[in-house]
Amino acid sequence: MQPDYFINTSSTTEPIRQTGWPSAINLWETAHSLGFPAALWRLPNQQDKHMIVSFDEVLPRVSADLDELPAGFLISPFDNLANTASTNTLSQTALDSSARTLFLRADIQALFSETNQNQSELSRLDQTDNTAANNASAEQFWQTLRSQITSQTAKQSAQTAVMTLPDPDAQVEYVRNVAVAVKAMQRGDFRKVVLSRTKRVQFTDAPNAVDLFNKLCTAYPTAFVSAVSIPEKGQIWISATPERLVSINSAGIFQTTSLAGTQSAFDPDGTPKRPPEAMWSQKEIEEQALVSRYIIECFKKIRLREYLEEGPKTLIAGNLMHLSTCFTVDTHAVRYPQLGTVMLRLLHPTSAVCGMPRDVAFTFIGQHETHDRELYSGFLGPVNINTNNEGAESSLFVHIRCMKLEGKLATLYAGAGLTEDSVPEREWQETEMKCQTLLSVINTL
Ligand SMILES: C=C(O[C@@H]1C=C(C(=O)O)C=C[C@H]1O)C(=O)O
Repeated sequence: MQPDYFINTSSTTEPIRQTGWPSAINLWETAHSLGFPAALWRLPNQQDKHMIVSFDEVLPRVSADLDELPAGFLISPFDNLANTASTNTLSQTALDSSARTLFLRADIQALFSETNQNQSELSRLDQTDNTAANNASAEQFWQTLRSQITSQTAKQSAQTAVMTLPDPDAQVEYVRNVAVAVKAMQRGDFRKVVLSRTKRVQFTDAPNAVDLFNKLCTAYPTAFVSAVSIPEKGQIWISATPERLVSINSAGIFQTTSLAGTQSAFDPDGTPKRPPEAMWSQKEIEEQALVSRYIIECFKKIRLREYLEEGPKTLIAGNLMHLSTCFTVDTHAVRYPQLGTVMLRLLHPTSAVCGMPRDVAFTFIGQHETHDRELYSGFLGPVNINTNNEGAESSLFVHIRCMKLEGKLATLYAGAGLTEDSVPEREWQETEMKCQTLLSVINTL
């Protein structure tokens, strides 16, 4: 059966009808070959997959102002204090010279919906802006896309072998840093810090990002799964994160979650554990309570009392389980339309990825981690996207369970929340389990 297409019928998009409907790979490869940034994502518990392409070869750095930005996709580094500096006053313009959040404007927007055969098919393709400034890029895009479709040059998922690059000092170094952090917390310097590490993986052939994205969507239906191509950096970031940072739906409902505490979702014999029967230690309960307290402190700063708090509950995140508390606010009822932007600035980086007190933990991370976190433990997601004509929605997630892909080399990132009760070896094991979320799927490519 022919699906119900909503293809924009402007003169630029019309010729696509004659060549056939593009696949996600066609669109992705077209953007890639032209040096245009692109983002592909699937929201938790949804089937629809979304893609946008931006014509900005160098992405604008913006302050994450959900009330000012047009439709697009935000991706922020961990180190983004510009995002948090001005907490109560919203800047008049989203563009800010000190800002570090990258913004992919949705110049081309595509929606892929699930068919009866469990496949995703294009059901909508729009060029969002027909202004003269965009027309040259748009024409270039549609032309390249047409030849992509007709010549079938889209790379099919080539078989690729994977090898973890040995890093003999990584474990010793991480364990040593954890021990230093534990001592500092026992002295009372701070209460919690999240220390992270990397793991590098070499492919024999550059993996197909769309293929990996699709596999992650299947493996982790409750995660926010994304692939973001940033040509100016020569990077593609791929993730399957369980952690919602800020979302505002079309009815004005704001949500954020506190997520912490980690254990395997399987018994040692491989049987899946039942979430309600999960046992949590005092250390993990406290660690997660600190994240919840941090969120409540942010509400207090803006004198907001009318929030609904649900949890903590055990949440399954692929191969892992976490403790999670969900906070909900009806922004219409409290007459606070900018709550999403204000909370985003107050929350990032939460103590799920940084620590408590935040600034002391941030400094400790800078002094002890030997890698640059870059976009790991920042935040990312669609902003002001109107999919079904129901109104614009924004959904930002904490950028964890992620990797940076540079050609044939992938760098995976994982961190663990530490308190004064942490056992260094166990924290290392936790980061190994977190790397498995992506590795187990990478190994099926
Ligand atoms: C920092 C990460 O995860 C965070 C830390 C957790 C923990 O310390 O238990 C659990 C979930 C996340 O909030 C990561 O996956 O890299």
